[in-house]
Amino acid sequence: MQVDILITNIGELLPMDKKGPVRGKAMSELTVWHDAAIGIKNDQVVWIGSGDEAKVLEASNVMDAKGRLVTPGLVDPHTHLVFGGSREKEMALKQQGIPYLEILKQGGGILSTVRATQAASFEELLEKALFHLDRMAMHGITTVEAKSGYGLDHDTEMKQLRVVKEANEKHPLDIVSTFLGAHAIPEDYKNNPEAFLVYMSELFEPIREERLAEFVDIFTETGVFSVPQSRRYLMKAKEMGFGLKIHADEIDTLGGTELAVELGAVSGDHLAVTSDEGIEKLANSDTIGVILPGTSFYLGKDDYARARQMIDAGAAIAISTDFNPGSSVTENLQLIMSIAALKLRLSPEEIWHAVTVNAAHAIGRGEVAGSIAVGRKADIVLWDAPNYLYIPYHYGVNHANTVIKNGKVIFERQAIR
Ligand SMILES: N=CN[C@@H](CCC(=O)O)C(=O)O
Ligand SMILES: [Zn+2]
Repeated sequence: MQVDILITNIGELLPMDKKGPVRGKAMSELTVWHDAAIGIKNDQVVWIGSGDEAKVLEASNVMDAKGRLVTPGLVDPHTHLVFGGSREKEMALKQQGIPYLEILKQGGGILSTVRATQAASFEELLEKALFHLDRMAMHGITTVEAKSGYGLDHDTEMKQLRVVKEANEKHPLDIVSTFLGAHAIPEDYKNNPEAFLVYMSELFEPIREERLAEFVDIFTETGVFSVPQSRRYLMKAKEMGFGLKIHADEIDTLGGTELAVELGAVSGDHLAVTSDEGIEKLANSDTIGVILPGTSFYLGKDDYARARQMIDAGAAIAISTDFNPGSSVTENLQLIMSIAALKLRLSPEEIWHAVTVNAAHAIGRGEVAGSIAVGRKADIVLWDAPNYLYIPYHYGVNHANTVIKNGKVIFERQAIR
């Protein structure tokens, strides 16, 4: 058999090819193949076998994994990719102990990024998004979700979503788009969040027509949108055929997790302060808990999502960077894997499920991303790591050596000596 790329000498291969989402105890059962090889032709994986068996293959490009780890490309299921400006000045406010929601209430936080995003041109936003996508790719991410939500008016929300669409066409990474027009209440609607939600829901139709988003999301939080408001808004979105997501129970325990389950959302995200009842409901539902421990870390909070209890109760969990300019400023999902190990007490086996197969399911890509299998698109990372335990263990640096997206090498670590 003739292949374009043959990856040989793989010390550990994680195929992550169980039918997902993988929940509860099964998240700690990881399949690991030793001495494996992978054949890629065009954009697909066409062959997987042992190093010995691979001798029958003819390849134009042979990649020696040098006995190290090879996994599916990582999937980041929750990011705020497109935004104007940056908020480094807020760090000092946080150090003074001013809470995240207080900064927002005073017109800062999300609202300051809204002003910068409204002021930025389409090209500026696109250039910036492509830059961050490059960084994600360098860190081993091959599929990513991206939300709007820094427009809060019709034109800017549509501008953000069109930037996502264009970035998806221009960049090798696959981007899954979510409409988060209900991300904060702008000044003009300060005393009338209901009217703002009606205004935002007027975009459902044009978004659907232009195929600009698959999911609709809302920030269900104190001072933002209540549970009944979120329910009404999301039900409208569901009737129009959108999948649902909720920023739920991030700072105050409002019951967003329970709402996500009630509405059959594909995911409930954050869940830092979800109640016992919410955990129970999540565990008995098809909704995936997307946990963002980097956000708890970056906001300096003691509340980390009780992901341990969620998995023990039988839930399916994914983890994500929550990349955004305010509450989690990193494109490095490997770092988040370390935080998940240290602060959520997830095992490495659970973490690998959470950044591959489960993350793919959390954005409706369970059948195409997050696994290595014959017939699938070849989204593969060769790591500078001897085994899968090593990535969460050695924290804060980039371990990706070679990143392959749709059968093409899109990143290779450059040798400096
Ligand atoms: N919590 C709401 N939205 C984002 C943060 C956005 C921002 O601070 O700019 C989040 O998921 O953490
Ligand atoms: Zn978010």
